[in-house]
Amino acid sequence: MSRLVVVSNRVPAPGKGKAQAGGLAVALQAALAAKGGLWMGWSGASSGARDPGAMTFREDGPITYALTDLSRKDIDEYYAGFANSTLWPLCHYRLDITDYARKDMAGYFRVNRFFARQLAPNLLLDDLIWIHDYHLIPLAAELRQMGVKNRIGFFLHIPFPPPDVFFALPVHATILAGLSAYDIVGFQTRYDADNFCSCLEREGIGRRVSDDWIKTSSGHFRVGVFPIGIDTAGFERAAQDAEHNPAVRKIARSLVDRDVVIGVDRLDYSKGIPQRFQAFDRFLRDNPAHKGRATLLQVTPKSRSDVPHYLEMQREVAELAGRVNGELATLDWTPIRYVNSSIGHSILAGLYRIARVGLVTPMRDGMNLVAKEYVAAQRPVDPGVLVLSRFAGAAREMDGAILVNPYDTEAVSQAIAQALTLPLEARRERHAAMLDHLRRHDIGAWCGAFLEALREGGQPG
Ligand SMILES: O=P(O)(O)OC[C@H]1O[C@H](O[C@H]2O[C@H](CO)[C@@H](O)[C@H](O)[C@H]2O)[C@H](O)[C@@H](O)[C@@H]1O
Ligand SMILES: O=c1ccn([C@@H]2O[C@H](COP(=O)(O)OP(=O)(O)O)[C@@H](O)[C@H]2O)c(=O)[nH]1
Repeated sequence: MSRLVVVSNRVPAPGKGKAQAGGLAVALQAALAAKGGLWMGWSGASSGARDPGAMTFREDGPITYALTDLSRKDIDEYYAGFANSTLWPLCHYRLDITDYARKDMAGYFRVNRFFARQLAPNLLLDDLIWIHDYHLIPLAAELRQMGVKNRIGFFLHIPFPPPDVFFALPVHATILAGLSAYDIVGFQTRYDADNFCSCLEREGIGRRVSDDWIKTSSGHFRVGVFPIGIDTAGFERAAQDAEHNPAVRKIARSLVDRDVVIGVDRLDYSKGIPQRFQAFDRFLRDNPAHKGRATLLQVTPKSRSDVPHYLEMQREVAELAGRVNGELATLDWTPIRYVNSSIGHSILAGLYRIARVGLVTPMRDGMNLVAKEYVAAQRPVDPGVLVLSRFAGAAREMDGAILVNPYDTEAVSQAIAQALTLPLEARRERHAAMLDHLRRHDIGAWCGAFLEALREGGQPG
């Protein structure tokens, strides 16, 4: 059987368990733990002004980690710059804050070339190569130029916007050509795949010859929809175990008699945290019976603090939580408990379980694993209710959720009220359908479906 080689910008520190914020690392950790293989990526560390140097290898169970540092300049231009100040806002439909600098774009291509040079000598002839996310789009083209003939797949974890948004990127054609160098390109939803195909067609780079095949001037490649899942069984178990976890019990005691509404997100403007606080504020004002009873527990680890918009957000969100609490709190009740630290899954699962509502309201999100984790963590006999943004990829699958438009403060406020008063039978019915889906479409199924498509290839229809 061929070896699996996964490449992603973000790689969790080997041996540190699952206390990570960020769905990609959580999901790939679960996928690779089952299949084993080589996982290459950035160590998360800076080599300072020096060149990054050679990769270091570390074995941890079935996974071999191949990690590389990046120089300060690389991190600024490739990660904070082109990846997270250009591609991320662009793909989350935020043209108003999409910055573009040629220097960053050059840094992005330079780091991709560097990754290719590091990876190529470590490849075996029949390795299956699976590259992840917007940081590494040009990697296949770089590897091909170096003579690598292996099958190479790509999965985009974030949304792919429609042509009129994507074409605002000055180098959009180069990025599209980069994606066309893969054997298969996977997306979270059919909408994302369709947007990508429309971009190719409008730019004259490729023509869709069937639902999932694209013809370009140099051949064919495949496009597929592979909605990412979670380790459903693992999460169900973690949530059951958490009932006996002293740390979770202590938090539960501190919330006794409160109706907990939970939000869990990296501190990212795409997650709609200020809009959520406004909706919760509105809910409390419009539903005075819930004052003194409902508490929003918002777990929000800081993220990408090197990027100016993220720093600004840290202040904005903290101020907003302070304002709502200042205006509404009483001596024995705080409406919003806002926590900036990252919480490990064993405790997080317990927090989901004590929450009567999972409030997941991103303005735009590739998938949103938190929505799925919340559902998996519920007690089937007395489950909580998921309130979910229609703009999260997860909304295409979680049909037992109350779907909301996060731009509509009143609608979100009403959805919270509806969720908190939904009768038991309706809650059970909604939850059972979603849990069944999550069990059938877990992380193993996602990984298996993508790798089968990558391995098999197939023929253009
Ligand atoms: O690596 P960071 O810069 O710290 O950011 C964390 C990850 O954020 C994004 O996650 C996406 O992938 C999830 C799993 O498929 C998906 O559910 C979510 O909607 C996406 O936003 C990003 O795409 C990853 O590359 C980052 O590692
Ligand atoms: O304190 C935290 C906050 C988040 N997460 C995890 O980070 C991931 C977030 O993934 P999601 O797809 O929701 O969003 P992303 O951050 O990848 O955009 C989920 O697995 C969460 O359980 C975590 O482990 N601890």
